[in-house]
Amino acid sequence: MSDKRAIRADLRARRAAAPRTPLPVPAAFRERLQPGLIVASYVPVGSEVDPAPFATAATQIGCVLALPHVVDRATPLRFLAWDVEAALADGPFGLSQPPSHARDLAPDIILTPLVGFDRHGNRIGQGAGHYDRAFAAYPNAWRVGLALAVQEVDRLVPDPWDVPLHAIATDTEWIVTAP
Ligand SMILES: Nc1nc2c(c(=O)[nH]1)N(C=O)[C@@H](CNc1ccc(C(=O)N[C@@H](CCC(=O)O)C(=O)O)cc1)CN2
Ligand SMILES: Nc1ncnc2c1ncn2[C@@H]1O[C@H](COP(=O)(O)OP(=O)(O)OP(=O)(O)O)[C@@H](O)[C@H]1O
Repeated sequence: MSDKRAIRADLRARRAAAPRTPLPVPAAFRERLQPGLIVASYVPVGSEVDPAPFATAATQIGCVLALPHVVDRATPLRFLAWDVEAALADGPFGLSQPPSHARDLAPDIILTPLVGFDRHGNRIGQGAGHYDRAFAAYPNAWRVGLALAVQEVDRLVPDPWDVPLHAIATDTEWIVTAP
């Protein structure tokens, strides 16, 4: 656990020091999109990769966008409808999120900001378990991590609750770890 914390600190520093490179949207991502699918995106904070090109590709096809909503570390996140006309509200951890009365949606695709990842689809996030629990709650969703290539590590040893990613998009590569 303290190991994971040290890796997390190192990876956050690596991400913050890296030049900002927009991520290309891979053809394999576009091919997965269908009208009506619910795609959970996120509003980036700090040096997180911007998922906007992926969210735009999704809305262009007619997908419905959702955003995560959290209240604290302990409470599971919800995915709420992102009404682009409505203002987002300030949340904990410096997050911008839909107001708590927005509609709950069950995502078909979950875009996840990564702190770190390996080629097996193991990932490190913020450490509160929000995405771990969301992946367990929506096991059929397609789990796509977004990161810069510099956030890759050789091997992350998964904890029992970790659910691996299906694919990872970086500034240089589209890494498929599961069908
Ligand atoms: N943009 C974004 N939205 C997200 C997440 C995320 O990682 N990024 N989440 C992912 O689970 C959920 C929110 N959960 C979070 C849990 C903990 C911290 C947190 O501890 N943040 C640190 C700052 C980390 C840093 O320096 O990068 C803090 O506030 O001290 C942030 C978000 C849902 N929404
Ligand atoms: N399905 C679950 N139900 C309840 N608690 C969980 C579940 N999955 C993970 N957790 C808890 O959440 C915490 C996750 O810590 P971990 O270091 O794995 O976070 P992480 O890899 O950064 O992932 P995340 O991005 O989801 O925060 C652990 O304390 C774990 O016990």
